[in-house]
Amino acid sequence: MKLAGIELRRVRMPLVAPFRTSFGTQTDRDVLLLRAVTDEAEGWGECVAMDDPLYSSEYVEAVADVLRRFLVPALAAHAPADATAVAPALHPFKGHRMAKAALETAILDAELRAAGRPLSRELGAVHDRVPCGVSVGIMDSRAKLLDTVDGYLSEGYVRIKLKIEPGWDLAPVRAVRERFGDDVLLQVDANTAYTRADADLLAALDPFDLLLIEQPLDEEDIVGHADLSARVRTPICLDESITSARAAADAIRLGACRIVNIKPGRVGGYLEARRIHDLCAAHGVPVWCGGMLETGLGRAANVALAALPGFTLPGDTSASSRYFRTDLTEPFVLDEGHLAVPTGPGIGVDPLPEVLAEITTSIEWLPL
Ligand SMILES: O=C(O)CCC(=O)N[C@@H](C(=O)O)c1ccccc1
Repeated sequence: MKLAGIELRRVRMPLVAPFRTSFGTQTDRDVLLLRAVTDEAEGWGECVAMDDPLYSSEYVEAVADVLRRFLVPALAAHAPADATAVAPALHPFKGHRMAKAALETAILDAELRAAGRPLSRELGAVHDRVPCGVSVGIMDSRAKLLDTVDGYLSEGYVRIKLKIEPGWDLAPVRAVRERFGDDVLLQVDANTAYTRADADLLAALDPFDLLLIEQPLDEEDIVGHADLSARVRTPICLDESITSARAAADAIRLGACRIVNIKPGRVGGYLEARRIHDLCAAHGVPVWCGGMLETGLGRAANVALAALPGFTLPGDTSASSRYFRTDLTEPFVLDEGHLAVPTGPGIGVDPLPEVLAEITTSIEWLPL
């Protein structure tokens, strides 16, 4: 397969409602899409970087810059024969995992479309549908929170994740438990908002029988998470800290986490995501697929990944309507709390041309 070039396409999609986390509130998504053009097929990669470096150090403008100046020229020099050669070609450049992930994914999608192979089969999926959780932002009131959770449970979501931060943690968790009972699968996500001094506060969540507490401490504080794991009964799950299979191995060995949230964009792509899945399975560590408010393109690939055997916890693979009134692809629709794994070649979905044209804000062609 010969790569002719990469199209960088920025699209802007409004969210159906503001989404508030411990690091800010989002009202729309400014997404960078990559389209890999080869002599045999084209492929799509969605970059999960946000507008600003608040979830991680990457942000959309920086991704476009590093692709334009370093990563795409490196591919021109190395002429990777297939997607497995992309990461080695990009290895000299430090970090920028979200940029690398989008590039590898676009090339992997093109390769698989040319071969007529679904991404799910390529990765080792064993399910044809996956159970779906939903992420609930920080709200202005407990009443609004309970109405929102009620709506999602009515839609069929099988697991609720509450965003928390200091001042919005015990009370919303208690309110959800009191209103919906102990059987609802419930977890919380702090996005690094707490410190080691908050151990007793986080331990106060133990009576609520949560599935996990996600990323309570700073992404670099692995030892802090290990100390916390010894004081808090609820399993600690890491997200921002797990940037690679090596990072996962170290965190598990140090006892910093008992569960891992795998996000392909955070770790450099779906091939590294599979390596993390395999490593966690070898250690008996459950994994689930995180989300970054992806359009249907990234959502399709995440659902394929979530169908691997080690993904034993519902992920943030919600329906398109959780975030978008109109998705970029045919919408993902919840069916009895599950999403069907795409069966077409590659990621198995395509942008709807009229939607893509409408939401595109810029196009840039990077020839090889
Ligand atoms: O369902 C989704 O796609 C979003 C799930 C979610 O809560 N993502 C969080 C996270 O920290 O995991 C996030 C939100 C906004 C930006 C980055 C990350």
